[in-house]
Amino acid sequence: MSSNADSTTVSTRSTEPLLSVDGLRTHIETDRELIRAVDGVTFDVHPGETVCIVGESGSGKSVTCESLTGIVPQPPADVVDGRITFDGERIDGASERDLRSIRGDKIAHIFQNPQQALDPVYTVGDQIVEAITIHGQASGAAARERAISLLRKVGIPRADDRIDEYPHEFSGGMRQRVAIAIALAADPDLLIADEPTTAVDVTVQAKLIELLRELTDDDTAILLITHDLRVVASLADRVLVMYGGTIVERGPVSSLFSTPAHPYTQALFDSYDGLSRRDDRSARGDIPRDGCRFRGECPYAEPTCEGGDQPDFFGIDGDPDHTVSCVHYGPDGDPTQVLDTANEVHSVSEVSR
Ligand SMILES: Nc1ncnc2c1ncn2[C@@H]1O[C@H](COP(=O)(O)OP(=O)(O)OP(=O)(O)O)[C@@H](O)[C@H]1O
Ligand code: NI
Repeated sequence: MSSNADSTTVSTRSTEPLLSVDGLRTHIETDRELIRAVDGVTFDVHPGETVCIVGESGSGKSVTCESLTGIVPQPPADVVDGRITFDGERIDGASERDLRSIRGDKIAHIFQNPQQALDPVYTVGDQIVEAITIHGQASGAAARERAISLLRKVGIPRADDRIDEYPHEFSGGMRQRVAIAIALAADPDLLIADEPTTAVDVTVQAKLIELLRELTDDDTAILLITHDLRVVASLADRVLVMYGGTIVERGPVSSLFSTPAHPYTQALFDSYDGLSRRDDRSARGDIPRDGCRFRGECPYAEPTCEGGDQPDFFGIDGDPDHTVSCVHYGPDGDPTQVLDTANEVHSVSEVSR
């Protein structure tokens, strides 16, 4: 009976996550200390969805994403814990061989610096064709045709000529478009983009964001790291806010921008001045390793914020998908004060202008 119900509920199946991350922990061993770069991170990405990760520099955004497909350099990093399920299969602990076949095939990465994806000694066409061929999408003339159409799709003018040029013949913004074309060559289910617009100038940034926006209309799910809240406002379906290796708040973009509930999210949004700047953590001292990581900087910190695991996630009124890891929202807390502040924080309409 119950199995029958399961197999007939199409809506249940379509909301099955594409990527499911549960309790991810990645440590980094340096000469001086053991950094808990990712310290118990849990989130899902659904098919076709765009999820943005925001948070100050060093909060663990990149290490989180790089831990998923094993591209985080190990050592010094060590993925010590966590269950990662992709497309119904566990991929944590997968062999390097399996992970390599997942990367670029089902999960593609785009980096801040397109050089990471491009080989200077091959034409861009050769590189896109190779990506297409490896993943068995097409071969020979058909692969070349598909490469040209991918270059057009990412907005490279005169694609049928430029396909035979080398990476150095392209500008920075165009190189990033080529890197995106390579990432798309395998028709991945998930695109992980780590600050893909940071290394290019502002006008090019806007165009790349426009391109990403077009891609968000496709079936491809996107996990996007960005410091730019305007990008979040225009692209995200859901947002994850990270602080000190933990997610402190998560929710649909509209709810999270209208009611930034966690005191850290409030501080992050409030200090946002329209620039995708990086704040300097070193000026503000160490982050606690237990309890609420933000308590040292939090105007509402109480003794209950200390010790143990990070606070549980509590729902924000009116939206069950919007949750916050903060004791003030728990059964023994009083969120009134914090929520009052939420109303005074820059709204998304301000930042997205
Ligand atoms: N190779 C490494 N060696 C030593 N420490 C590292 C290394 N990579 C990351 N870390 C540390 O791990 C923590 C998380 O880094 P991560 O790169 O994930 O931050 P981030 O949120 O992506 O920051 P940014 O916004 O600056 O990209 C930081 O304290 C960082 O210094
Ligand atoms: Ni990063």
